[in-house]
Amino acid sequence: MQLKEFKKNKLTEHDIELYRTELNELYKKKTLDNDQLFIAKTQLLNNEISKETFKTMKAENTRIAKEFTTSLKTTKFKDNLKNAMNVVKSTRAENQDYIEANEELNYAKQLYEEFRLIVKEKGRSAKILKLSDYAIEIDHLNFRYNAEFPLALKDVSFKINHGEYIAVIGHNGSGKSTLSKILIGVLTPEKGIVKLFGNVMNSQNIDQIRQFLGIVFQNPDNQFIGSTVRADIAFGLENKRVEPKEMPRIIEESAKKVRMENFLDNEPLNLSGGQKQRVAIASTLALNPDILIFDEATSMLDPKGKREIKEIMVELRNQGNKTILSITHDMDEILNADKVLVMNNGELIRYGTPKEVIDEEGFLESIHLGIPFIAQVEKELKKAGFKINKTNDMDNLVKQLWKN
Ligand SMILES: Nc1ncnc2c1ncn2[C@@H]1O[C@H](COP(=O)(O)OP(=O)(O)OP(=O)(O)O)[C@@H](O)[C@H]1O
Repeated sequence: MQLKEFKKNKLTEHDIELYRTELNELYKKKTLDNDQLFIAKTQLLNNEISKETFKTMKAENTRIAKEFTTSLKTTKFKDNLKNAMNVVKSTRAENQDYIEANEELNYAKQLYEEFRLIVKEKGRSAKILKLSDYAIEIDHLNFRYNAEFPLALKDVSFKINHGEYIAVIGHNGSGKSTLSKILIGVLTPEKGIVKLFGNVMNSQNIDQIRQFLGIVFQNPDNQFIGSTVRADIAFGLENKRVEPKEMPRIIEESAKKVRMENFLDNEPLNLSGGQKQRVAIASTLALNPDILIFDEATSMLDPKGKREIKEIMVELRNQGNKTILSITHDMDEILNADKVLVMNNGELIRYGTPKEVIDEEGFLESIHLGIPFIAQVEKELKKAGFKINKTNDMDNLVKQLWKN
């Protein structure tokens, strides 16, 4: 085969992505159908369904299983690799196509390796590929709850690099929760695009794309399912059909990240608010999402609980492999963030560093938000005649006061 012809017909990452989705879908269909057949078996024994119905269901189950096996056995990636090998063989070393042919061969090898991995996992942990370093991209987003209602989000656009910690602030009703609901695919925009790691969110890929996301809600009491902390963290893993033998390690590791490893056998309901919220974070971390959304996760906690959760968020941010989006009313929290996204009346009105947002004279007050406590202290000290250089760090402020 010639290089030109190969290039025209070769498989790409796109084919791998489609295959991954296809196998994942077939796997889900097969598992669901197995569950239904299992129930039907009991119904048959209790004479609740006829033999005929059961037979039809069994035939359908066999068909689905076959479809899955056929997909597993596809030879297209191997054939693609063979073709690439033939191209290299038919290209002479002195020919300038030789380098290109070898590049194609390497690419085809990579695709084949990826294919083997997908087959090994049987699509179970099929994960959509990361096509961009931006964890989140929102482009000209409009949303309204009802045709007669005004826009709850108006032409919102922003980009978040993977690994950044973003605080989302804004007065009540400014559109923060609406934005987070769109991000997790609960609401569909009227106009505009949402991309996670370069993948445009749509109704076909929503299940897969959600694997990038983990969310921690406001009320820790509404987030428990298990009777112990361990069972609670395990629940999400079971749902995701993680290998049972992998679970104890994952549970230990995620509990450690939130300093709850000594509470694994405790009953969640007897924990403090902050501890409960830490368990909720551990359950989310266990699923290893790339993006963590904290939806007013500290608002129902006492000061100690708030502090605990904010510390964990900073630690997660410093570990560097998670994007954190925190919707918050806690103006002190914004000092921990890399950037602050300010919403007002459904519009994104500022997107900058905490310093930029806080230092803009009168800005936060103009949208009925307070300035962080430390910034307020600085302001009052200046008014009282102290010479203070702007800092957002309490230790630094105290040092400066000693010098005054
Ligand atoms: N289910 C709904 N149906 C109709 N309108 C809604 C609904 N939820 C929110 N809204 C409206 O959409 C706008 C944005 O609300 P949203 O809840 O996103 O604000 P928010 O910034 O999260 O507020 P808060 O800080 O109070 O949680 C508001 O005008 C609100 O009244």
